[in-house]
Amino acid sequence: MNSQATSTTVTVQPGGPVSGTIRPPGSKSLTNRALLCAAVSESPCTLRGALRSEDTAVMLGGLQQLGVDIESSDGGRTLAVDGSACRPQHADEPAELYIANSGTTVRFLTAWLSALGGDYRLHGVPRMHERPIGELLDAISAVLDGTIRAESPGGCPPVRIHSRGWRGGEITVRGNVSSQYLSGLLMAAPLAQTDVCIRVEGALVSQPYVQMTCQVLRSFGVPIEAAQSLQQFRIPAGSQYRLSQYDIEPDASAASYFWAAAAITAGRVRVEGLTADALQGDVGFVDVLAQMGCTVQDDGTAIEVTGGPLRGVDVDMNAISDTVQTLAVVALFAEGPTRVRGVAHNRFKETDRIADLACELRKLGAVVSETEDGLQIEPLTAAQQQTFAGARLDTYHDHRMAMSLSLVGLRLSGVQIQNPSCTAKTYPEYFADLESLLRRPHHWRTT
Ligand SMILES: O=C(O)C1=C[C@@H](OP(=O)(O)O)[C@@H](O)[C@H](O)C1
Ligand SMILES: C=C(OP(=O)(O)O)C(=O)O
Repeated sequence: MNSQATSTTVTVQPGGPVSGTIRPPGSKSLTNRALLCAAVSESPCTLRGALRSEDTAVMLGGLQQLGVDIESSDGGRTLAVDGSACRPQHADEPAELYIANSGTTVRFLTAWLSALGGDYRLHGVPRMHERPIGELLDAISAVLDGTIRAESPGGCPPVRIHSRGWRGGEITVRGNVSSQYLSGLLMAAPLAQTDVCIRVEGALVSQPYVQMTCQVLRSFGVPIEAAQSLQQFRIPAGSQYRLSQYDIEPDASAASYFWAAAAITAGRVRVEGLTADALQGDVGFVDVLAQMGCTVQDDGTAIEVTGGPLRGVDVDMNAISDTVQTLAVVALFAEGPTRVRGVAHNRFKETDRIADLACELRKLGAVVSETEDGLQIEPLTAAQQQTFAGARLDTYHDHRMAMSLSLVGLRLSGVQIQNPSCTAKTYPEYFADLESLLRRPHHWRTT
């Protein structure tokens, strides 16, 4: 499904402090890693708490095209994966895999399919064909028995793979644009004929996601060796994936919207199933809220955020870049400016999440300055908030733009969010869940 075509807007209306408890759906990142690992597990593996969304549907659909049997129950939250019939696809015409705008799916599947062997072409929506993947293809070429190339200018998908598998050996990869290249290589490496050693050249962004990859691999029994610096890895030849059940945490990036709702309304929101021990680095978003003046309580089963007077912060969000848009909305209602640094890689996501974010914040009246690797946001003054006359905000087919910007409506009347259904990428039920937390209807409008 392409969630880009719709003519609906949604408006969330202010209504005082937001208080309640919520459990967001399963983590996108864990679901897509676990699906891939389960597909090559020696015996069937059941995933519990999985996410059902566009990004996971394209991963799941790709695996099914290879013959992986996936039975879904409990509304898609339980997935019984049996990869025993999974076969490399060799034919005159390559197997066409549609990956929408899912970065995890295209980067993980590119590495994994090239290691499995076969003939494939991975293509997505127009924005996907502008998102870089060339450095991953260069890295794979070092161990590939076959050819791999990008079809769009600048080394972007579609990706064409013609492979007889990976020989194994030494791989060097760059990690300053996306950590997903490295995660993809790590998950593919057990399929190689000999040991695989991976070295990261230069800086590595989004490091918690690489730690997550290592933890998922270890849960599946793969004896990966990782240097503490996350610059060197070794995956021994003959490593087997083996696990019968894997439980997926709720999505921490999705949770950020509910914690932010508490922060900006002086409310209290408890997100169940996430604690500081979560595999997802984005739980660290609550530490930023604490720095801004919120009270954060972690009781070992949930994290609760209580909002209070907010102050601006200066923060490096390299490790938790998916929560930059959430923070930007909180910053509008703080005392003093907020500076976000270290997120140049946000320009390569569903949209340019620095320039386009700044553009939408300015439509609200905020003074925003953009830097190469982040932005500075001046909060809205009391006078600006009192005289606010409404705004119609674009979402750029970016689920996080829709989810974060909708929260402005909890404080200001008349904020229309265009194309809200783009949340389907990772959270189709977002507005319904927000509504249940608010215990009042938001307004849907067809324009
Ligand atoms: O590995 C993952 O699951 C992800 C890594 C991050 O991407 P980058 O490494 O490109 O920053 C993040 O933004 C994305 O939503 C999920
Ligand atoms: C950047 C994101 O996704 P991906 O890179 O997996 O498309 C995201 O979910 O915010």
